[in-house]
Amino acid sequence: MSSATAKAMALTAKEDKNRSTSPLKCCQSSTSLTSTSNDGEAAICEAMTKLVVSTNGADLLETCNNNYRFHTNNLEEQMKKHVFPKRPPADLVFDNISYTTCMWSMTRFRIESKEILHGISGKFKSGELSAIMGPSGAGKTTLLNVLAGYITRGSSGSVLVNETKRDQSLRFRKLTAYIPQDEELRLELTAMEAMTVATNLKLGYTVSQQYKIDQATEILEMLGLERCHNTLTSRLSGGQRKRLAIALELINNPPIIFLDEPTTGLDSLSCSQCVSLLKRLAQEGRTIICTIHQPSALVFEMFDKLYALSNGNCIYQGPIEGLVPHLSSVGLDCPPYHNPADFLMEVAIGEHNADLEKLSNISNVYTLQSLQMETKEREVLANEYPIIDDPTVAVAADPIPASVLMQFFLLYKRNLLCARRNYLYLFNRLAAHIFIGFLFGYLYRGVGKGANTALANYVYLYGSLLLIVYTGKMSVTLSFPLEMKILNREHFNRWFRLFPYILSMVLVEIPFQIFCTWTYLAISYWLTEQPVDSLRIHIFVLFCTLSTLCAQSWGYFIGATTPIKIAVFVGPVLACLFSVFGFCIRYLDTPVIFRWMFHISYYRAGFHGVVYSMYGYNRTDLECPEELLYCHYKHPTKLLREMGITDVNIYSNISLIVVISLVMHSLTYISLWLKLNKR
Ligand SMILES: Nc1ncnc2c1ncn2[C@@H]1O[C@H](COP(=O)(O)OP(=O)(O)OP(=O)(O)O)[C@@H](O)[C@H]1O
Repeated sequence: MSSATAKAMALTAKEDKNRSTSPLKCCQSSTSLTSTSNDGEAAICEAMTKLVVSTNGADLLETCNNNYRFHTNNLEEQMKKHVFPKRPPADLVFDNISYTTCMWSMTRFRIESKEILHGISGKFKSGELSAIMGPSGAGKTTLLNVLAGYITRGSSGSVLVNETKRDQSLRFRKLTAYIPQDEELRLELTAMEAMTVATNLKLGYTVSQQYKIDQATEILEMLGLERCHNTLTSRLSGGQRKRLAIALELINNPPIIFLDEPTTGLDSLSCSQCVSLLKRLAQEGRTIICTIHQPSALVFEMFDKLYALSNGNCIYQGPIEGLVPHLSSVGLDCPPYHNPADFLMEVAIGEHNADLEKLSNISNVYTLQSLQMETKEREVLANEYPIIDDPTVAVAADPIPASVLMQFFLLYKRNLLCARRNYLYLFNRLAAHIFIGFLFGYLYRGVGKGANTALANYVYLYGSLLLIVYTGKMSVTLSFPLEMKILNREHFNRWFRLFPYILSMVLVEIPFQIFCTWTYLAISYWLTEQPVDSLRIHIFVLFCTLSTLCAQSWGYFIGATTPIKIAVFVGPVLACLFSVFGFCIRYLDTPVIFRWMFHISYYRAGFHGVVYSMYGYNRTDLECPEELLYCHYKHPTKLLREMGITDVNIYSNISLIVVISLVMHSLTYISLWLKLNKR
């Protein structure tokens, strides 16, 4: 064990002993409450019972108390069963943190900057459950994001982890887990499946499968989700989903956990359960920091430390039990039977004639003094208790995650499972291809063989290619916008690298799109009576398949780079635009300044390949009905000549489509990488 670790542990132990009085003095008038949270709870319940008894609500409240105690005790018992390997404690100190955003002002037509956090400092210690509180818009989420490293652009100041400056390196990211407010989870997986994938990804294959199963089972049990193993995430309640989101991040046992509003949307019981779970995790030596909105007095008391914000300034930081006396010392007395958390909110928005500037200045002085005191205390401790490495204290090493190849297999399996559970979507896609195959086949029936229907066949070929280009592109355009929140969380919490993620996604989608395309082609090709010639069929299918996959690569790129509202129309607009060149307009008729589009249009390359496969390669004369005296396109080369498709180089067309597909996939990767890494 390193000396810094041992010092930090010694300091934490000392601080634990000093944990003090209940924050709810104001609720109790002059009655003083004892120090621990359980005693505090008992006292609150007692006080509330007295209050409600006087209004004839005793029975109701007693039942409520018993329910609450039953559930929280149950949860605590479950948690006590599971003990994580000990990780070194990690204290977080931040100094002079400012955050400024730049936005385009629609009214002033210029970029305007806005400072959201104004040089705030503080400390969050291991073993403590800390709350960042403040009114809406005070900057809670922003502070949490800056501390977690979730946003870095626009922020200044320093964040130290165990006295070492935190950067974006993996070394520091390994210490933290971040759970955003909208705990986006994969709804198609059951709780246990989600845990299994996360366990395999995070713990890799250096530990036994049995260990991972035990770990996943125990964490679920610890979080009160043992009955939800086989429940689909989509069917979990809000509170259960929050707990599952926490469970997923507990697998690699990070010493610092950031949670953005973990109690939002929960009823009071789930809220208490969630906070008591966090408390217990903190008591095991972790640093738990969460933003929270107006907690009940009961929940508020469970926190160890409070960091209160108002308009991006800190107005109080310190133990929860110190809040009321502190406010009282500046003339802000919390009324009897008033929730101190509510009182703090009122103060933070300037009610009770609160002087926020004064509070902020006092807090700054306090922060400075407490940091100085701690440095001294640390020095004294180091002299009093010389640091000796204790071999009996096992400090768990960082788990070794799955290799990139294994990440790919695990993600591929997960995507396949999700796709299988989403069978209605897949069925609809396939059904649409079958339906349109029959519709087009019926509308253009028999056009493939006749000389008099060559133009109709030309339109059928164009329409078919346009259809599979559209379906290929649009089926994936929304995949990233809808996935982005989950991807952000999982990637930020180091579940996997980006490359295996994208590869697994693309390789699940490609076979299905090919299957849909071939189904459509088989039906419509047969009904339109195209030539039954193996070479032609192979080239025709090859160009159609390459075109739909190239469109898919465009779809991924558009989805990864544009907001959802723009993505849904950019895809079709681009498909239409590129389809014009080669079908509606010939190369020679195209204005010179637009001819480059001819060369880069994968649609043009695909379409020319498809038409050539039908009418090129020395196809014999087309059938001309006896009743007609003249068939203009009896010789297939005539159609090719008139459409400007005579000198088609199949290989260069194939190369163009393949190169464009690879370029678009690479651009998708780069843009996603930038989004995920340059925050
Ligand atoms: N990227 C951004 N661009 C512009 N303004 C921003 C941006 N991010 C945050 N803000 C502004 O900063 C302020 C603080 O936002 P933040 O989300 O941190 O508040 P909060 O205290 O978490 O609020 P809530 O409790 O309502 O979630 C808000 O006024 C918000 O509009």
